[in-house]
Amino acid sequence: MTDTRETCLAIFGGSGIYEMPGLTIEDERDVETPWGKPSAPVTVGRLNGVRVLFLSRHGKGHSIPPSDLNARANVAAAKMLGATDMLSLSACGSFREELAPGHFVAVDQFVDRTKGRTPSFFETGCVAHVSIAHPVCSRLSEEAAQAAEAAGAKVHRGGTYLVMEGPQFSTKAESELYRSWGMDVIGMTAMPEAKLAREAELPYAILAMVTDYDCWHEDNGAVDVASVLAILGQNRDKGHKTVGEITKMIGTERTPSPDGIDTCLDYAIVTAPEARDPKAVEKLKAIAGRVL
Ligand SMILES: CSC[C@H]1O[C@H](OP(=O)(O)O)[C@H](O)[C@@H]1O
Ligand SMILES: Nc1ncnc2[nH]cnc12
Repeated sequence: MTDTRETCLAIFGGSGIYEMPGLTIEDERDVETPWGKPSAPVTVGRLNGVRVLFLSRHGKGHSIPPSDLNARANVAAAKMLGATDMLSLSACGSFREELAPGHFVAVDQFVDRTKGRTPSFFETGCVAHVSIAHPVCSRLSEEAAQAAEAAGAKVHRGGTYLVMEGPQFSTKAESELYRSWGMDVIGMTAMPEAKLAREAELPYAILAMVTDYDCWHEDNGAVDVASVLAILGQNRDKGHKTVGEITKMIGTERTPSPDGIDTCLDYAIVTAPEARDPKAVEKLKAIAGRVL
């Protein structure tokens, strides 16, 4: 028996990606999750026949800074609305000459340097440890890379995204340090989002759209918001087209991620059933109902 269900692709639009043109909108859902409200109402619709959920990560008018994003509510809202997969479109700085502004990077690793964000749905009363050794879904990431190419973008496959706390950009010393560590790109939002997507058994991929060389590059000044938004303005269309292309590619009939992400909670919860706090379990049903 083949295990198929209908595809439902959640798109988290970051800086500069505040809407999804071409989407046949069916609903705007004001979702209340056990962790509060997501950044904005979620747009529910179809693109090329595929069910798509769109969330503007920073909310209406880009009013929520990275440190205040309620990533748990954002990911939970997607899960509660039936997402099967999740793709982030994010702006990022580059640590390599060849990852030039305007290029897209299909990131496959992260170094999490955020501070004070809540990184898990699981907490006292129901503890779980999922693996994030391979934090992105290999299939979705490759599909996203191919879709971005079809949309006309120059795409680099693989790369490590350093997630900083922000909201200030890095000092030159930090930028040099991250380069010496072999980091490829930098941003402020992919964590804990990617960790939470894994806990919700949602295959996650991210296309990081390079907007700047942070502040290490001799021939370029230090990054500022104006330059980020200018590059995003030139590449926004490619981001939008990428989503159209990926919906054509993935189609409506979905099989589970080849990486086992759809069932990663099978052996992750360590709290004995009799020791679980019923209140914690009740909340967790929103994202882990399959195993609770
Ligand atoms: C507006 S520049 C800094 C801002 O842009 C990126 O956001 P997102 O990942 O949502 O596109 C970066 O992480 C910062 O939050
Ligand atoms: N250089 C940079 N650092 C952090 N976040 C970014 N988003 C876009 N460019 C960035």
